[in-house]
Amino acid sequence: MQRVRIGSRGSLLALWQAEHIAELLRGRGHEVEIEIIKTTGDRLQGVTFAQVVAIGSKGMFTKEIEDALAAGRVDLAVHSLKDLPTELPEGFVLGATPKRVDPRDVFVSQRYAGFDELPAGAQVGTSSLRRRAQLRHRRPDLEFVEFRGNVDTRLRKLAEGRADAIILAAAGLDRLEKTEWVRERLEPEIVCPAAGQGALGIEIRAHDVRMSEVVAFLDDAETRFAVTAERVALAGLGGGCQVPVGVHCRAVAASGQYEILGVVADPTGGRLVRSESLGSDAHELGQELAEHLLELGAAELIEGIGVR
Ligand SMILES: NCc1[nH]cc(CCC(=O)O)c1CC(=O)O
Repeated sequence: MQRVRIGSRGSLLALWQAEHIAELLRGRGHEVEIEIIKTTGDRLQGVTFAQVVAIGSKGMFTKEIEDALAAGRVDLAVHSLKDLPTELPEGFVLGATPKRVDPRDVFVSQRYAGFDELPAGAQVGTSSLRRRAQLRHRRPDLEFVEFRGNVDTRLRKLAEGRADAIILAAAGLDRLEKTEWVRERLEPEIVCPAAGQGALGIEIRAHDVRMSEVVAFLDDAETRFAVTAERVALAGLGGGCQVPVGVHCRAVAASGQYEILGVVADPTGGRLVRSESLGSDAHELGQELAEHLLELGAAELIEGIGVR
């Protein structure tokens, strides 16, 4: 039995995730407490994308939590993996990647039954360049409006009629049981998800043998493979969470192999490049995908938006 202090952001989703991991640890006999830590990203919930770019977004949901880890105020941090930079700062490692839930994005609307049902000119709320770029490419006749804030805020804005539909990660809505207006789950071929979407990352201090043993049972090998390949690909493209890059890796049933899909798109709805690879080594697969996308001109698309 160990005493484990978990550091978490204070959003409903972050607390749900921290509580979920806490329960699994308690099930193993550990004594667990959750400490809420406010991050730069939480303070910036109301600001625009341009302001976030100006401030610099890398690690904005993680820095303060890592400070608490380093200082020994908490023993582990539970993150949405897609919010965690592809390279952790010196001194921290991913102690476990628990089994991923639905990695897809979903179409949420009170009025329309699916994305393709939206009439020309309909307003889609999303501030994700990745979602906007891919959907605009499919439907250049729609309007995309900035929609920031955590899951609850965005659902409230939708209810207030500030958009006809919004796109969110399935994982967040499923976890919080807010699926009432989920009309359609968009396959990765329609909107390629963010690297790590739907997965959690359990971050610990690099040399903390005690915690590494405590969290080992949480690791899921298939998830570890897929998210490693996705994060290697994203790093190879020079991206963080604010670039129009989708990467999704999944096991090919009963083959021991994994397939990876990557999409880089211009948020103004212009060019889109897409590539797929098959392999059995996560690092090689991620690197190969990034190289293919770069050969297809991904770098110009990423640079074109002024974020790295
Ligand atoms: N960027 C915010 C964020 N970080 C993790 C999730 C959802 C959970 C997940 O994808 O694992 C969300 C909300 C969203 O994108 O809809």
